Amino acid sequence: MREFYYKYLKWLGEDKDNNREVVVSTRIRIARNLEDFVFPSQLLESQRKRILNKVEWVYKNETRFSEYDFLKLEKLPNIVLDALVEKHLISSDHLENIRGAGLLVDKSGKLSVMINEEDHFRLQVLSSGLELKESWKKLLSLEEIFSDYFKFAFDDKFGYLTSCITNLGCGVRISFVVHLPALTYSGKIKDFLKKLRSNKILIRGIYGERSKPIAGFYQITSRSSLGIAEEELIEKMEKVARKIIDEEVIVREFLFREKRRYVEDIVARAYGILSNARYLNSLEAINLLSDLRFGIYFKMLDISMKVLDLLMILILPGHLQTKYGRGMDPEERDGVRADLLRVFLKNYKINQGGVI
Ligand SMILES: Nc1ncnc2c1ncn2[C@@H]1O[C@H](COP(=O)(O)OP(=O)(O)OP(=O)(O)O)[C@@H](O)[C@H]1O
Repeated sequence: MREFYYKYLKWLGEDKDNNREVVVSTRIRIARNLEDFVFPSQLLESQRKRILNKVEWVYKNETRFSEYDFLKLEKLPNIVLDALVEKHLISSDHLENIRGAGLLVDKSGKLSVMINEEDHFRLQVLSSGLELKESWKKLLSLEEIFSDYFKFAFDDKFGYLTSCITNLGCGVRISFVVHLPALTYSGKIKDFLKKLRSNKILIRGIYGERSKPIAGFYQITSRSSLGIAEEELIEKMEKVARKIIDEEVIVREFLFREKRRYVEDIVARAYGILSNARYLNSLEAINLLSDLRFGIYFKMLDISMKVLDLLMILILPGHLQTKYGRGMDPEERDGVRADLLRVFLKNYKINQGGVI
């Protein structure tokens, strides 16, 4: 179980990744279904297992999957399942019926396929920062392998058939997790999100549908894939991301120029609590790490953005429990979370910041 602590997190990339100060991560996913089966929610357990076993067979026989792992969800302990949700590799919906559900994932966590979630296959690519074109190519190669073995349900009028109508057509959804502390602290966020939200864009929490935005982190998602070609969607979402980055950066620079003490106070308080607290729950820790992330942008702390983003996952409940290889009650988790962050911050000092 312990090996799952650090596993599948290499996709978090490098500090220099495109605009990662604002766009924490980019996800593109494709929904595909099999011609000969009804959608997963209507499948018998035996049919779900038939699909899963066929993917397992392909995994074992296909050299292009030599750098992948294949996991049957029902064989995994609950703690590991929680950690996989925290790693963004499976969704909470996927856990609602783990019998005959699976995950195919490359060792870096970048490319993966959820099997028998809402659709038979959900193929996804994750990248840190704003990264669409290269990711799209990688995702297409993964889809190509699948199409060598499976026949997808396709209709001339509606495109790829999916269990939810919003995914008909190309079946592609693009989403960004963005970090917007300046818009949030300046009070501009409500109006900004109102303008952004439209019939084309959805705003969700970091963990997708039904999760709530926290600590200035939002998931910005394309709404429907019907009637739009993949390349057009990529271009549109790239523009949306650029607009968000521009707006957030303008306000960050304004705050640092005009209200520097206010910014320093936010970051220094977060640092003070994180480097002294003995108990921290996940929500409080994420809020404080969000403030540190804000400070890293202003060079007030010499912590790598990549390491900060990694920490935001490693301190979550599923991860802490995989690290220790056992279940822990919330109080114990809050204690080890505080210890982990306190020890980590011992190596870093806060300074006045400077060059943006
Ligand atoms: N940009 C992103 N970076 C990292 N993880 C992401 C990103 N966008 C979405 N996710 C993850 O993908 C999972 C699915 O998210 P979400 O429910 O929004 O997606 P979906 O594929 O559109 O599903 P549905 O069609 O059911 O709405 C979530 O667990 C979330 O953690």
